[in-house]
Amino acid sequence: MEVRDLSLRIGGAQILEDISFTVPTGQIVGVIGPNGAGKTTLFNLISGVMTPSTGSVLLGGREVTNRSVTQRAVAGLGRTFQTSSIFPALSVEENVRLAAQVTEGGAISVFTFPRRGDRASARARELLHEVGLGARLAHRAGDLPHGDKRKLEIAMLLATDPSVVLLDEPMAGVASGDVAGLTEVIRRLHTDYGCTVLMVEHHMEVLLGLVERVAVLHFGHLLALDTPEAVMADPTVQSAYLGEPV
Ligand SMILES: Nc1ncnc2c1ncn2[C@@H]1O[C@H](COP(=O)(O)OP(=O)(O)OP(=O)(O)O)[C@@H](O)[C@H]1O
Repeated sequence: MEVRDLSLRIGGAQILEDISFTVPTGQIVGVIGPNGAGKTTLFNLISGVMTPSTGSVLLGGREVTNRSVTQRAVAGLGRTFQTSSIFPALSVEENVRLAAQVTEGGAISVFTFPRRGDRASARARELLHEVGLGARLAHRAGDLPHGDKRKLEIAMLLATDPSVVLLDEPMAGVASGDVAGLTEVIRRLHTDYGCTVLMVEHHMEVLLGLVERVAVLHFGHLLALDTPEAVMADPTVQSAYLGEPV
């Protein structure tokens, strides 16, 4: 996944300016920056929710800048959002089955009853076991604790067979007791499923333990892109992101 000279101007405001970086296939890269730095906007540009003023987005070496969200999803891009995107009234299994139906190429319908043998249901159950929700298949999704909702979203994402995954603050609102389990699920996106991962995360301990490199955004600029150790030791990052040298 690559972005080249990506800029977004809205009215008189320069939201992002000349952002260029590459996430090599199979790598996991974090994005940090103070509130309002442009992290979610960057994800919106990469996923096609917003169109850049200038610059380009490439997936697997192919330019997708003018492609729709759906076309990018078909090209292998998956995304989770800061706020939950599950169907709360449906069961855990039904949520993943709907996502799997997209990949299986069949009609997407909550009105078809899951049958033991159908491929989308089998895939849903398999993925839910993988993310540790195997015992909660019949639970109403809206009743799950926050950490389990995030795991459910990751199972839904995996059901679409993504090659590049954008995770927007996966630890937001997750109880401290659930952080380790969810961290492991994210690690496996990368190690077991070979996904290329770009993740925004404010929980620094989690982020620095997971990622190979960190991109630092500050007022719409890319301030640094380096290993977690180098980024944390960078005085410019310290003063910009943490307020003062530590
Ligand atoms: N559609 C829009 N119109 C005008 N300004 C916008 C728009 N979208 C975002 N912004 C502004 O762009 C800046 C970057 O916002 P963005 O949500 O990307 O930041 P962020 O780094 O994700 O912040 P947070 O950590 O709080 O989620 C902010 O100043 C925001 O107010």
